[in-house]
Amino acid sequence: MNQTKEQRILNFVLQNAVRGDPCSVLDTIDKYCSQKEWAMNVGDEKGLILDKTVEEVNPSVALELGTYCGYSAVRIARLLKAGAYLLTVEFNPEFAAIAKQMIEFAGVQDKVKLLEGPSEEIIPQLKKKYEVDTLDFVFLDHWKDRYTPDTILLQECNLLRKGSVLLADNIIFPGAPEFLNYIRNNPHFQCTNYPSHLEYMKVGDAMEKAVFLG
Ligand SMILES: O=C(NC/C=C/[C@H]1O[C@@H](n2cnc3c(NCCO)ncnc32)[C@H](O)[C@@H]1O)c1cc(-c2ccc(F)cc2)cc(O)c1O
Ligand SMILES: [Mg+2]
Repeated sequence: MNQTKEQRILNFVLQNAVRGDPCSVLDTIDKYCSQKEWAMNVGDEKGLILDKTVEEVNPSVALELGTYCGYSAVRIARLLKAGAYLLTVEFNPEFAAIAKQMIEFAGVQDKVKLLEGPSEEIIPQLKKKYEVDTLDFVFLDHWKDRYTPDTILLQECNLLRKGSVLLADNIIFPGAPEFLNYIRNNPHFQCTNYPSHLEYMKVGDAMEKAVFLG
């Protein structure tokens, strides 16, 4: 049975990256996806915007929606302080299995909890089942038409506190127009746009940061 692209990416990492070295895992994925097969990782350029936001927020509890191969989970987890952790949600079992191996190879498994299932089911369980009080940081990178419903759900579940930071990928390409309209016209959020480029391409893209005002 021939391999999937995601399996090829993982194998390339297992064979070429340094076990326990998150930066080498990220560089190896970026090398593969820019030279051999494009894939929808946040990538190195937008990854720097993600890094700066995570460093600025310095979250104790972070949430990611849409793990895919685990690139941004590794990217975020490598920056977390002692005792801090990332919850990452992925509903495709094949991608979850790839991401689990990627996260373990990078050596950040103690900082990452990979939750398998759809975000709309997982989010309402975060407080009781996963003992979350509130989220300091949320990275949105799953289906673009789910950014708004899940942002509303996070608020309904009282998972955001004054100062919680949301960062959304792909504001321009593929685009999340409905989310942009929602979040920029919502008085409870203070928004900032970060122009960049689509991962591994010269096409324009952007990230949007939204700080919850309470
Ligand atoms: O579509 C993009 N991302 C989607 C990510 C999906 C991942 O997240 C998982 N997922 C989705 N919804 C949910 C969910 N909940 C919602 C459903 O219940 N709950 C849990 N997991 C979920 C999927 O299983 C995948 O693992 C994208 C495209 C381009 C792109 C650019 C240019 C092109 F030409 C083509 C593509 C660039 C990007 O950076 C992109 O992020
Ligand atoms: Mg993306």
